[in-house]
Amino acid sequence: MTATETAKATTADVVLEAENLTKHFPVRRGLRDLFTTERKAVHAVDDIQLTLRRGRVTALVGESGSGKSTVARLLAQLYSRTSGDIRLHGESVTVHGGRKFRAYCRQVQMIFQDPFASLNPVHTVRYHLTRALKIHGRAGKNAAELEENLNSLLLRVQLTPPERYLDKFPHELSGGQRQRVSIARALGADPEALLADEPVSMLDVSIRLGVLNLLRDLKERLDLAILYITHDIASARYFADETMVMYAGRMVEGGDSETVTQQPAHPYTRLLIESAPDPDRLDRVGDATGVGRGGNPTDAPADEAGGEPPSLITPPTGCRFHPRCVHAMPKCSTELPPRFELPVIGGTGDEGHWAACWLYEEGAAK
Ligand SMILES: Nc1ncnc2c1ncn2[C@@H]1O[C@H](COP(=O)(O)OP(=O)(O)OP(=O)(O)O)[C@@H](O)[C@H]1O
Repeated sequence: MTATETAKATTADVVLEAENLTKHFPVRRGLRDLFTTERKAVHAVDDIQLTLRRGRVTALVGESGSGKSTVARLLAQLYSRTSGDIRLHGESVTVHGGRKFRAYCRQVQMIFQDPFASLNPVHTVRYHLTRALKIHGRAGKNAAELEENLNSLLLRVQLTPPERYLDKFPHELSGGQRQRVSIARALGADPEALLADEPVSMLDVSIRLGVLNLLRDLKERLDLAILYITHDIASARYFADETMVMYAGRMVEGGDSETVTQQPAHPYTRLLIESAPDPDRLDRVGDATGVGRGGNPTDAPADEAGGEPPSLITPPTGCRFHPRCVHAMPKCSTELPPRFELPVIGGTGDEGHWAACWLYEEGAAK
């Protein structure tokens, strides 16, 4: 395949794109604000660029409050955006309501963190799935076809035999089974993209892998584009093809998961990884020479940045991580770093590796 053909194939695979996606939540004015005209807002998400491709899982990783769920809710059209663009198959989605909007809501489905909260406790599995099929016009022409469609949804999420689960209420199911029902309900719409917001974080550790494996199986069999939101970067390496890292509302690093998790470039990604032990990496992280990627001093493995995430009402200028960063330079507090492309050393994927960090500006720290 020529380079042009590869580029065309990749463009054809793009399902959902976000460009400069921004969400600021206005803060309610208090008594002290009566004498000022300044409008305060939580800068939850700023300038997010994201591409979801058919048959690929993209992980969005970051600590609590970094804006991951807001990105998912913006993509699911649950929040209106402050600015930026969302495109499905290259077409901008701008208005709420109407045929185009309904088609978007069918094609982009969300799976929430807590399957107990997202399923109605007074209704059975049959009710939840029938409703999803009916809303999306996929219930079939008669009762027999509906039954067949219900069974095939449950089979798809490996709840077998289906008749054992159809008339159960949510409280009669385990956490893993409930999450499978939520996934089946999302599949009832026959979507092209799934937005999975921490889909396993509320499940017992022993069943998390099963649900992630199910999502991976669906990605492969149904060619779904999946956004996997997590604070657990180790699971992103296992499950996602591509990993994007968010800090305080901005994306700071991205690339194929193997590269981002094994050769993290941004000091924040390094901090995240050092707080999540991974046996495969221990030999390198503990390396006393302090020389890693590219052999420069910025590669010291221990980024012992302390501190707390910043206030998103008055986020730090420049790089939002600079107050916590052990490598911060004067420029980091004044100028927002752009994405710097990085060489992929032994990476497995075709995603470029980049970091929004001044350490990777040509000539810096070398
Ligand atoms: N409806 C809202 N109104 C005001 N602020 C909000 C709202 N929703 C989220 N925020 C703020 O936006 C920021 C990002 O929140 P978000 O839930 O997207 O982060 P997150 O990375 O998903 O965190 P978590 O993993 O804890 O869910 C936080 O500071 C949060 O307080």
